[in-house]
Order: sequence, then structure tokens, then C-alpha cells
Amino acid sequence: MRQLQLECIEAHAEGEAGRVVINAAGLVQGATMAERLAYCRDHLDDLRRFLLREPRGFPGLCAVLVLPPVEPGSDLGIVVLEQGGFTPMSGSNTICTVTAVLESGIVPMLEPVTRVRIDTAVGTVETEAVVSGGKVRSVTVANVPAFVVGLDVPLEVPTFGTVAVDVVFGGGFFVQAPAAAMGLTIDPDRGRELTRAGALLKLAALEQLDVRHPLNPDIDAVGNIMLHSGDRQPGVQDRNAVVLTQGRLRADDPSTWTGALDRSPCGTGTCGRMAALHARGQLEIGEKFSHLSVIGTEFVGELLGTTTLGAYEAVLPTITGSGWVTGRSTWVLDDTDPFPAGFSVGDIWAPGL
Ligand SMILES: O=C([O-])C1=[NH+]CCC1
Repeated sequence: MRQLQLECIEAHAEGEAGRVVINAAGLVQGATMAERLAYCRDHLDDLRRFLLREPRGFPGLCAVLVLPPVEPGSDLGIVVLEQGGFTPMSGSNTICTVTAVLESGIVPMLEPVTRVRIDTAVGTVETEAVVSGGKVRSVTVANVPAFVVGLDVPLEVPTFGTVAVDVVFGGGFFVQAPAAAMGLTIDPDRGRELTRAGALLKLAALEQLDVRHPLNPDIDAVGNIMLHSGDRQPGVQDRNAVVLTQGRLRADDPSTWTGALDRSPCGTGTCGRMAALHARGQLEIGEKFSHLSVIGTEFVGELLGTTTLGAYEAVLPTITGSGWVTGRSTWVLDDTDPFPAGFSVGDIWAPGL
């Protein structure tokens, strides 16, 4: 007997896989996006694991629940599913969602540009899709305001000692540091070292930092980690490795010190990075910011202006990248299935050991 059947559009944005669930509306309760995110966190974590863990998922996979809009004039709402939990916003997953809903006809496609407004638990996001021949060529995401919580904040990191990090918000809270400050290089073949270092940075951040979003107090912890190429230098390409850490991390259990690298340049991470660069005088309003991922794919960022958000000076970031639909899927749960919430095995889920 099937007790669950999820219809999905499989996609990727600059390499990062996003599973766009298009029949989830009846699963999520809440009058606001913040209430819906809280409902997912409180009641749907087994569903998140069902979609992202084995046998239906893999470490590098994210997903999106497409929900009815909340704000007047919006087209839809999203809640993002990552291996580390439910999150309010994601650049790559927004690009996957816009590509999926336009190419499938869920939202009408208007050439040459279609605007799609998306409600999230940290505000409404405006997107612009360049479309031709029934294909979404690129998506520009005008993300929610990004801001700096602190620059060069000293963190005591297990096995690395004191590391100076930037604490930023770009749609989620990030700790960001130069890879070189931890003796690392941004190289896909060194993914294990990068994910382990990122997990240890996150452990330190969870223990030593207090963060809280001024508009949504439920957003109150560092989510992901960015290791980047350091201060901008003329003629040097900016690149990053973003570690999407697994669920609960424990200082006394090295098997939790793992994660997966974002295969895209990470839109929320790029927005947070631009906020830090602007604060450092290394990125002007209106200046294009080419940001490469660990596999060399690109988001082009740009700051449109400044604003304030609670007590924070904030910037208005956009990122532009492309998405591709890779398939359609229907995921089911038989009520005799011994793994209703999926499972993971250390050979691919704990590569850092
Ligand atoms: O682009 C993004 O912001 C993210 N990609 C994967 C998780 C967050």
C-alpha cells in the first residue's frame, strides 16, 4: 500500500542538483512562509530524509517544496531541503525551481523574459528568467538583503586552532574564511579535506557564535561554510568551496564531521561573500562579481544598492546562473518499506574519516 507519492522535476543549477517537488502543497501547514518553514522542521524531517538519503537520494542532493504563494503578486513559495535540514532560501535551488516551473508550464513562460516572484521565510525573492525556444537560458535572482554580522571574528577550531572568519547572512547564515588560512586549496580532488575543515568550522561556529535574523528569529544558527580564495586581486578569479554539512554535528563524534560540497558557486554564500567584500571596500555597488564553484561553474553576482535590516547595514544582492532539467520522477513509499526515512552509509556519507 502506498502511503506517499511525490511528483518531482529533477534539475541542476551550475552542477548543484535540486529535486523540485511539485505536489507538496497539501503536506505543509502554515499561513506564512515562516510558519511553513517551522512546520517542516517540526513535522516533516522524515520526508526530508526520505527524499535526500538513500535509496532515493545522495550526499550532493538538495530538494525544494513548491508551495502556494503567500504575498499578493507572488507566484509561489519555497522551502528548501538540504542534508543539514530545512532552510529558507537557496540560490541554486531557486534557479532549479524557476527553470522547472517554467519549462514544465506550471508557471507560464513569456519570451524573452519571464518574472517569477517567490515567497520565502526570509522575504520575497524576485527572479528574472531569460527564455527562448521553450528553454530557460539563465535566471537572475534578486535575493533578500545580505549583511555582515562580523568580519575577522576569531573562532577556536578543533585541529586548526584560531581561524579568523567572516560571519555573514546571504539568505542563510554563513561562516566564511580563506581556504589558505586553513592550509587548504580549492580543488575538487581534495573534497574530503575541505568538507572536514568545513564541518569543524561549523562545529566551532555553533558553539561560539550567536546569530539571529532580524525579521525571522527562527533563523538563528550558522548553516553552511564557505572556504574561498581570499582577498580580491586584479586578474585573479574569485572561487569558493561551500561545505553543506550533514545534520547534527558533535565535537566528540568525528563521524559527524562530514558534509558535501555545493557543486554550484552557492547563491546564498555568494550573496554573503559580496556583503563582506563590500564592507571591506573590495566590491562596489553595480560591479559584476564572477564567482566560481569547486567544479568551475559560475554565478555572476552584483550588488544593486544598500538598505538597512533591523540594526544591520545590508546590501541588495543578485546572482545570475543557469539551470537544466535532468528528468521527471515519482518517489513513492510503500508502507512495508523498512526505510521510510532513508538511510546513509559511511562509505559515501562520511568520506572525511
Ligand atoms: O545556492 C545556494 O544558495 C545553495 N546551494 C545548495 C545549498 C545552498
